[in-house]
Amino acid sequence: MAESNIIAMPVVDFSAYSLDKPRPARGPANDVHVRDLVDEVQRAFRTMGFLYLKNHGIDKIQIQRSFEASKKFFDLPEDIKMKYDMATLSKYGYVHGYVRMEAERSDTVVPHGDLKECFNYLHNIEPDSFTSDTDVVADFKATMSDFYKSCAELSQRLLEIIGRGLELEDPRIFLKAHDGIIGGDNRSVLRTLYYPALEGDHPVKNGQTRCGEHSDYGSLTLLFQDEVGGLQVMSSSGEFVDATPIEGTIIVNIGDLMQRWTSDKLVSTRHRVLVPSSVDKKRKTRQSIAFFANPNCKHLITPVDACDKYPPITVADFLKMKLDSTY
Ligand SMILES: O=C(O)CCC(=O)C(=O)O
Ligand SMILES: [Fe+2]
Repeated sequence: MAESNIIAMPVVDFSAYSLDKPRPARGPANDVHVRDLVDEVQRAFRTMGFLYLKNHGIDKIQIQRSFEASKKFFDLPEDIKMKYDMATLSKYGYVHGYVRMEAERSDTVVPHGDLKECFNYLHNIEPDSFTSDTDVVADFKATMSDFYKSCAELSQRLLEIIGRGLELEDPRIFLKAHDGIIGGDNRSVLRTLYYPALEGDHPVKNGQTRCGEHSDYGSLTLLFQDEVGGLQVMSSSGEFVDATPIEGTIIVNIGDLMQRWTSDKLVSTRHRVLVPSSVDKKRKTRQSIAFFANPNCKHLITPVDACDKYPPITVADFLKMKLDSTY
């Protein structure tokens, strides 16, 4: 039932701390609007781990441009895209680059790869392994770079709001741990995804999905999706509910690292994208763009409430442990 799905996943209004207004150096004001926002975000992340965010302040045109530049990249011939193959570039130790169809298994239990292509854009890498030998690629790179910065800014604001809600001695602890998100030793990822039409060239194998069931690894994820839909999120009762696209909103969710950091107060919830059952929908391509915010690589994650539930681990080691099981 669509109605109960919408109730399960709250729509939170971010006007009180939107990107339209400058971010004060000392953090958001302590007025009633911010307090309401802090409470709503906290409630959503302690229960479902997912929410829709409206009035976030990321420019609609910029989002559109990012979807269009991505589509042009994915429409390039496979041999050009494979010049940016993540498997090759990863010899430099980065998860940066193009991931071809079926190369990734989001659900490690399923024997087949996901029916998707994606490109992981890392902003802070040296040397720049992203040469741009076509106009399409050059435009794609510039667009991803701009979009990364907007997503980083929104993530930093959300991290402040989350810190307030946990009533920590230092509510800016999350923000500080991400201070290298632009230009520092930080491997946050902007990932653009393309789900091709499923017919002809792409027959569907038994149990295969567009994106297998998984939870995200990092601190938090921003997800922009087109109007096609297909994302499903596990509810507290263990059933998957549709995260139906709502115009103008971004989906925000907690990742495994943040769950561990908050000693399970905030929850990282499993989600997936199935192959549509109707022939009409199978013929449709789908696009989404995810921004995975991660703390700085060398930051040591210990539970913020100082309990001993989880031993300390560096961000780099934690992410490596998660990534090794996917590729
Ligand atoms: O495409 C989507 O809607 C979800 C993608 C996703 O969950 C991921 O890349 O982690
Ligand atoms: Fe995900």
